[in-house]
Amino acid sequence: MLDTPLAKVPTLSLADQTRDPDQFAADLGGSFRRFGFAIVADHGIPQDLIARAWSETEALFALRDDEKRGYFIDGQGGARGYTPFKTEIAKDAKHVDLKEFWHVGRELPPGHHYESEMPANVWPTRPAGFKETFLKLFQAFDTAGDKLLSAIARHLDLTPDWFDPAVKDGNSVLRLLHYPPIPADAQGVRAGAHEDINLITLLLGAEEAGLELLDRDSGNWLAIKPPEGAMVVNVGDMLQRLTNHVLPSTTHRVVNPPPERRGHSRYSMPFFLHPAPDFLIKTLPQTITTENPDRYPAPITANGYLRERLVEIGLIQK
Ligand SMILES: O=C(O)CCC(=O)C(=O)O
Ligand SMILES: [Fe+2]
Repeated sequence: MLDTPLAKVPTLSLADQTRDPDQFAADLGGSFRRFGFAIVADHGIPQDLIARAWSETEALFALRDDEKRGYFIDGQGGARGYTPFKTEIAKDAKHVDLKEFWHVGRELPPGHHYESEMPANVWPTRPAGFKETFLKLFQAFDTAGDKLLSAIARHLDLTPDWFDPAVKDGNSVLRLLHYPPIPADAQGVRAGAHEDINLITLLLGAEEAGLELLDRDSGNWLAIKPPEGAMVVNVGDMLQRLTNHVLPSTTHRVVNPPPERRGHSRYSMPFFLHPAPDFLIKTLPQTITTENPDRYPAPITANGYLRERLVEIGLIQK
């Protein structure tokens, strides 16, 4: 039997959206339906801002362990600030993930009605400029996310601004990830197989190998190799649920490097785009057919759903 070549996630250009929004929506939707993933170049986040963010991320994780642990907030499920190495575990996994991370959330004005679900940010005293850089980057991800959501809305025959009220003051989280060098006797992997909880994820940094998706057609793990500076975008469980699995949330993982790269850290920055906490995830009627009946007759709020999932991955207790 002939070996079929491995499928490849296509690279799209977000700059094409301005020229032909319907074509861009069709391409993004096609890639999502096939893989649950897309690679997006020309995403509009300034390269100098990204370069600053990488160098401050490295400086942050290079701080002494006790200093970093000073930014760990007990009982908050890692929602903001620092989460130490070997804390998070993928659902049903045997070993904890070989990673540490930092979470930046949305800044809300004092007294905002989402304050109880969206805790205030924590800022490290070093490296200098960290707060300014990451507030800017959060905003830039928000803008790129809005453009991608308008393409998704078009693809689903919704008005292009359909997601605007759903994500206004949304509970998105920017995660700075550090996967330290891997000792030869390491147990477990950098990030165990999982699906993301949110609507969509926008990820920078996957040029350093390791990210793989589980291809639903072939059952193979496919390595994702974006061109320099491009973004990896994937569908999360909330969008999968909203679209009755028309847009699938695809299992992915970060595997350990080959021996010659074991001594190197890997850094990445996923932006988990969430709706507002009280957004009701209710199956879109146009995704319900006789062949694909409503899988979720009972709607759930975004916040209710998030809390269920954080318990499963060991970040909060019931
Ligand atoms: O680091 C990566 O490339 C992916 C990270 C990821 O999948 C996650 O944090 O949910
Ligand atoms: Fe993920």
